[in-house]
Amino acid sequence: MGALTLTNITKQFGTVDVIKGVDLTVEPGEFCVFVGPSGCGKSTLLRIIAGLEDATGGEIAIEGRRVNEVAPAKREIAMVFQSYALYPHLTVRDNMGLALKQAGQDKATIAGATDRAAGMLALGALLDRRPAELSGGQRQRVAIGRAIVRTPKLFLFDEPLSNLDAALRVQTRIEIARLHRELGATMIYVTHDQVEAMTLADRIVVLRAGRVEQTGAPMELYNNPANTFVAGFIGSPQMNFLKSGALGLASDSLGIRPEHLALSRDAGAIPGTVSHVEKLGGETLVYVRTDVHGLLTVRLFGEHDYTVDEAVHLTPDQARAFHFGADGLRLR
Ligand SMILES: Nc1ncnc2c1ncn2[C@@H]1O[C@H](COP(=O)(O)OP(=O)(O)OP(=O)(O)O)[C@@H](O)[C@H]1O
Repeated sequence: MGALTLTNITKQFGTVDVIKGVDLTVEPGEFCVFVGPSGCGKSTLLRIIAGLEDATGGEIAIEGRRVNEVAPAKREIAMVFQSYALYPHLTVRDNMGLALKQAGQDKATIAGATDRAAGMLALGALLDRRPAELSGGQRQRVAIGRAIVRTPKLFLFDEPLSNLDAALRVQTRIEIARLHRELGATMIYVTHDQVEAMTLADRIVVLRAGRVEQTGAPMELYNNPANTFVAGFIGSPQMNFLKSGALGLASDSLGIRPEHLALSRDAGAIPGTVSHVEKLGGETLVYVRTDVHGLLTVRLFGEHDYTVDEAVHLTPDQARAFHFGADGLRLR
């Protein structure tokens, strides 16, 4: 029995089909990440699971029990939002304990659960502050703490790190991964951030226009994308797509990741001109304009001195390439 089972979920806003028949089972203890382009329905699906939005059709079951008609507060789900959603007039301690207080728990139980969550999130010294006296990262830790205190059956995260700066995002991401290990809880997480999806997920669900394109472990999707959409979506920078015909190959397009495209000043299969260079420290991205294949991205390790407008040659590593048919599906 899955922790969460979605069966043929559909959602219409007015006459617009936003979710077009989603089937998904999330296993107990699994960290499941929803990714997909803006507007594909990630947040809507999460809100349907939480009960903040009704599904137009289909069934939502938590631990085998249908919950379509169950109110959000009764679904034993905790949701963490991008905006933290803390009560400004309550202290950290009271924000974290509020759900238990509303559920009629006694003071000692509330204090025990709050202290335990505060300990896990290093919030012990901040318990008497109000949200306005906290940094963004601290506020998000309180929001996560409030979720933990409730010991829900399911944790839902809707882009929880997008308001944080780069360093805090990394730190909080690592904290969420650690919490998942320590709690062994089932978590569903929406993000548009590649790194979050790849590093946090046991399983990634790739959505496109209200449908599931592919699900799998992060490296499974990276190494075995089913189609050009998933191949282009998973991996950063994006996979290059070359015209197979121009390379004498039978498929429609050849997918090649930026690290599998060799760059040379002297010779190679595809001539081009350097259009832009990004030095990122440990690696260098070189963007090369070609007549036949358009703009291609090359990832080089270390620092390189290619310059804009320089003539270069590219050679794809055929052994690492993916072949796709005219319908976008992977050819095996
Ligand atoms: N309350 C609503 N009324 C009408 N349309 C809506 C409503 N909420 C969402 N939509 C539409 O449903 C589609 C899916 O929205 P949703 O927020 O789920 O996408 P998303 O994948 O989470 O996008 P993003 O990554 O930009 O947050 C979008 O086209 C959006 O405009």
